Amino acid sequence: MKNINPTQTEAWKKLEEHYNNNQGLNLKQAFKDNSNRAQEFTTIFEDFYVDFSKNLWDSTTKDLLVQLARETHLDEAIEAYFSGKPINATEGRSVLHTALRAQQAHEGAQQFVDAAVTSKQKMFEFVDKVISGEFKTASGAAFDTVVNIGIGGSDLGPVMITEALQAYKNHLNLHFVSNVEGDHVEEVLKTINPSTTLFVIVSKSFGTQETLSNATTIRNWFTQQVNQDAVGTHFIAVSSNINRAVDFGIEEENIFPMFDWVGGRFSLWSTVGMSIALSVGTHNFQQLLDGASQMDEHFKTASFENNIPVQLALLTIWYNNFYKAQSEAVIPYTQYLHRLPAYLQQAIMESNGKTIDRNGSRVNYETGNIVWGEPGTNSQHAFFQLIHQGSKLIPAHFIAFAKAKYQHQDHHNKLMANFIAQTEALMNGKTKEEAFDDLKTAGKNQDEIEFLLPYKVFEGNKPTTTLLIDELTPASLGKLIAMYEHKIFTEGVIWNIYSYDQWGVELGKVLADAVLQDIENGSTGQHDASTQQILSRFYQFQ
Ligand SMILES: O=P(O)(O)OC[C@H]1O[C@](O)(CO)[C@@H](O)[C@@H]1O
Repeated sequence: MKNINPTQTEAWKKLEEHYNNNQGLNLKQAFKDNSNRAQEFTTIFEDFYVDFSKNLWDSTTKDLLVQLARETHLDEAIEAYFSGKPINATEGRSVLHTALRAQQAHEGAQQFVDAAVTSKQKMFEFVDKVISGEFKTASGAAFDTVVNIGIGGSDLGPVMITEALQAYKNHLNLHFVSNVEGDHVEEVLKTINPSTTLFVIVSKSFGTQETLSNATTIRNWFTQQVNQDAVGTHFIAVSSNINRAVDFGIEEENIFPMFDWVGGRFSLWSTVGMSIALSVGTHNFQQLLDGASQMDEHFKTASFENNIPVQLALLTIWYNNFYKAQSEAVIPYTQYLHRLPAYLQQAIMESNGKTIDRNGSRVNYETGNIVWGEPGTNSQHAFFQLIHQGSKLIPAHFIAFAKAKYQHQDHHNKLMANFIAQTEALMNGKTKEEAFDDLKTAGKNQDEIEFLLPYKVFEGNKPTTTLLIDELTPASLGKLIAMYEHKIFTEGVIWNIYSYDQWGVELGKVLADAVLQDIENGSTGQHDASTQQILSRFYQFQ
């Protein structure tokens, strides 16, 4: 991949100029000036309808942003990404989650696709047997419960997808244990019958403190409740560290390998998706992969101007680097996607929260945006006040599905009305005159109107992107997640950073180990005064 400081490109300079001259872009006016705006800024790809027109850009902005993508050689980077070049340079690895779902191998990626197919087949055979009851518990019964033990990418993807596909779930009860918190473990153990539970330990490294502590506690509990001999049948592992998994007591045939060319936060398509496949079946898991693969093809082949992930990334850069927006909201108008923001927080912030560029120098521009959100309409009754009337610019993605899963059309109409009305309200706002008329109609007197008027005005001009998808299915969900993965990739290329390592999480892990030693010795150690004081306070309650 080329090593280009984006701020040194022609496009960047022109974008700065363009921003300074066009800061005042008014969306309402832009729609008046261009009767074709909605159509011009909407991209339709299969069941995805993405309306970018309520964003603070015009055709010049878009052209310049596309020029930026070209000057930073996004096209070559895409080729390097799909063909398996070691673009995760600081770890010396390829980045090939796309090979896990490829219907046809990209040139250069055949061996990766072959390995992915073999590992998927092993997983599918196992999953089919568990679901059908052919793979039996130690006492010869069918499994009825699955507990996924993992954290970060070994948890968030499976949780998010299985929540999203609740309507597709089979008879298996599913639980997740992630936090290194005995209370979290206990709350799950309270509800399950160990004799009919399959424990899936998911850890790429098989060295993560949280996962190993939880797995050890659960194995000890299981041994007491059932017996030691049953561990081999009831515990399986997903890991790239086979030796450690074997040392833990997992039968080698029950270890499902992961590849070092798949990053944890992009691994739900691999054997890390074991709990997903167990929960919704192999057919639906395959649909998820196929949907993602279709988005991969779109990303690889569509022109940048009509490319959904590329446009999303360019807008993020536009807001982040020129408007200086700090964050982006993702608001899914479906409860099924309630874990999407949490999932995206890891995917986006662990990937692009970097300050060192591909040249080893500190960047002199902003990278890595903050992402947050909650399902609508709940979020409307929580943080929308800040989006509507706060002083911060929060570009937002509004995601909805045109068709509901169940026949509650009255509910769905209301949900969709809110989904549509909010983006309109955020754009249009409410003028002083309109607010004045409302107060008058409400019967307020002159003094009351004078006092209340400023509070009732909505500035509007708040940018949103509308993603309207036909229906929430495994395939459309696969497309949606792949879309965000490619958005992350595109941003990383343009920001000239390495998106696929995560050195920033290491320091906290090391310090936690040091503090743990102090806690185990009951000492306040060699820490700063604040830390020592906190430790003392903690000891008071032990
Ligand atoms: O699967 P593992 O190796 O247990 O790692 C879990 C998570 O820890 C991290 O390495 C750091 O938080 C993530 O990238 C990863 O998803």
